[in-house]
Amino acid sequence: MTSIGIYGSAGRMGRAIAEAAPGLGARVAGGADVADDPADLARKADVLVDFSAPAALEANLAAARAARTPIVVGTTGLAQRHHDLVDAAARDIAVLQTGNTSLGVALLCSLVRQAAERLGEGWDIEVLEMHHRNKVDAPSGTALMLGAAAADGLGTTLSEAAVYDRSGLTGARAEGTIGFASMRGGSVAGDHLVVFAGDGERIEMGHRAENRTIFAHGAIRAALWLAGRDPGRYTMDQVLGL
Ligand SMILES: NC(=O)C1=CN([C@@H]2O[C@H](COP(=O)(O)OP(=O)(O)OC[C@H]3O[C@@H](n4cnc5c(N)ncnc54)[C@H](OP(=O)(O)O)[C@@H]3O)[C@@H](O)[C@H]2O)C=CC1
Ligand SMILES: O=C(O)C1=N[C@H](C(=O)O)C[C@H](O)C1
Repeated sequence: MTSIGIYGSAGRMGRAIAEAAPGLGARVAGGADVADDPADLARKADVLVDFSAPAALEANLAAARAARTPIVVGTTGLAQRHHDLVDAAARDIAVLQTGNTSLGVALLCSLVRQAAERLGEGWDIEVLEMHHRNKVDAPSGTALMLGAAAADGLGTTLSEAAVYDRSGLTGARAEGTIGFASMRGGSVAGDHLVVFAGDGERIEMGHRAENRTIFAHGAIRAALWLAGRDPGRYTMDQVLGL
């Protein structure tokens, strides 16, 4: 049975993954004694999942790399330097980084890319997201993935097109930009909506996570798929066969 080591095991996602693992044919590596030592956990596990915080990622990736243990990175709020660290680790081990492990969001990204490509000019794209009151990063990793998919469909990049803040005298909306809005409150597991606003009509494509189980199942599925793979950077689309 594949053993999964969880970075962030005491958190909301870590607990959800530990609860779901036995039902999906996996066991959780280590325990409270190894949870604080990334190197120890990396040596004990067949595959790792990281649902912790950006501040922990460098040490966790280094531990995974040293132990040659594949890792699923689900932590969000990543900066470019974290993506560079993921790329570097993928030279030595199998790494899958995603802001959302659900099947529904993987499919939504593909639909958003297609819609942006086919609609083209004249349709303004806005990404809205709402999460629980304890979420610490914004926009969500999923919103950024959806924005990147839309930018890709438009033939540009998110760093070129994104508008993250609007307040005061913003001026009119610039054509070709992709706007983001974040709401926080209550216990919302994760709602995302991509709006394509044209003249006289709007297309709205969205996803609502009703609980964390879908993320936990996706993370475990990704981990089981990743265990034993060659070094490289993999995607949820590959895991899900999309
Ligand atoms: N990709 C996906 O599908 C999903 C991704 N996420 C992302 O996963 C991450 C975790 O989410 P969630 O479980 O809700 O968060 P929690 O705050 O509930 O859990 C985070 C865990 O990471 C630990 N942690 C935080 N900072 C550090 C650090 N510097 N070093 C070591 N450990 C640390 C915490 O330990 P302690 O309590 O001791 O600080 C805690 O166990 C977030 O980035 C979130 O956005 C969430 C859901 C789905
Ligand atoms: O922090 C969360 O809870 C979630 N984080 C991920 C994100 O930032 O998109 C995935 C999901 O939406 C829940």
